[in-house]
Amino acid sequence: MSKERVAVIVPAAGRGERLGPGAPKALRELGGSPLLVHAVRTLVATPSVDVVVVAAPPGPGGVAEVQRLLADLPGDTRVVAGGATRQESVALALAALPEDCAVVLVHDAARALTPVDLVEAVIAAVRGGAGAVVPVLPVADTVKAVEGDLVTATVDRSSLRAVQTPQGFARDLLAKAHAAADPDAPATDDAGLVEALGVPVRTVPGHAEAFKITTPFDLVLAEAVLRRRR
Ligand SMILES: Nc1ccn([C@@H]2O[C@H](COP(=O)(O)OP(=O)(O)OP(=O)(O)O)[C@@H](O)[C@H]2O)c(=O)n1
Ligand SMILES: C[C@](O)(CO)[C@H](O)COP(=O)(O)O
Repeated sequence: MSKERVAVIVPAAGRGERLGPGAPKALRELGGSPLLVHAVRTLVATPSVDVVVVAAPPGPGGVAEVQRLLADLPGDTRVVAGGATRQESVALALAALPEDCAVVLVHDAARALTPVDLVEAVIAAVRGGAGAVVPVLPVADTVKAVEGDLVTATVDRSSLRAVQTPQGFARDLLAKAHAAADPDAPATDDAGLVEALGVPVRTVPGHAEAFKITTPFDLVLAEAVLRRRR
């Protein structure tokens, strides 16, 4: 593949239960802007990205609120209503992509501080011929299997990787993977759906700052990363 147009889907419809009570996570503030705005700002500043499609929190006002938040950003940004699971949110955005985008990335709004270089690296790997690409990091801790409060085994972590987003795909492959997916047993990531088809998924090195803001501590960490950047 060489210069196909690139769309990025940003699922942003999650509630953020692990972050605690409040607005949907993508709309919570980090350094004065919602997490989603940080994430989309990076995407529209990525030279190889042509279109961004956000899956907004479902329910009254979700789409309009996200459209308002993104109105001042440059580039082609579009908004659809998200679904009950991440997989459903991605599928709804996939159905709304412009016809002419042959490369599709799927990126979490919750990975608000992901650097442009990582987005470009994923796009380059897909354009270079990989059907599916995930950024990965080695697992830093020793990993144990447990039953209740008892350790049953120490897992060999040499072949384990923690997986980030954006994940990149040839559009036809991602569409096929979603068409084959079971909505009642949703996958936690899109590459998982491609794996289920038996198609290889390639890895590229991830980035520490592409971490997912999941818990209140992650938000503290994100504030620190942002302060250092500014
Ligand atoms: N129904 C859903 C659930 C999740 N997401 C999005 O998927 C990304 C990764 O999900 P996660 O970080 O787990 O977010 P939440 O589901 O919001 O978190 P929690 O499980 O703590 O509620 C987030 O950007 C989230 O908004 C989505 O678009 N639609
Ligand atoms: C897509 C993802 O961010 C890759 O690490 C992750 O799988 C989302 O999972 P979660 O269970 O919704 O946090």
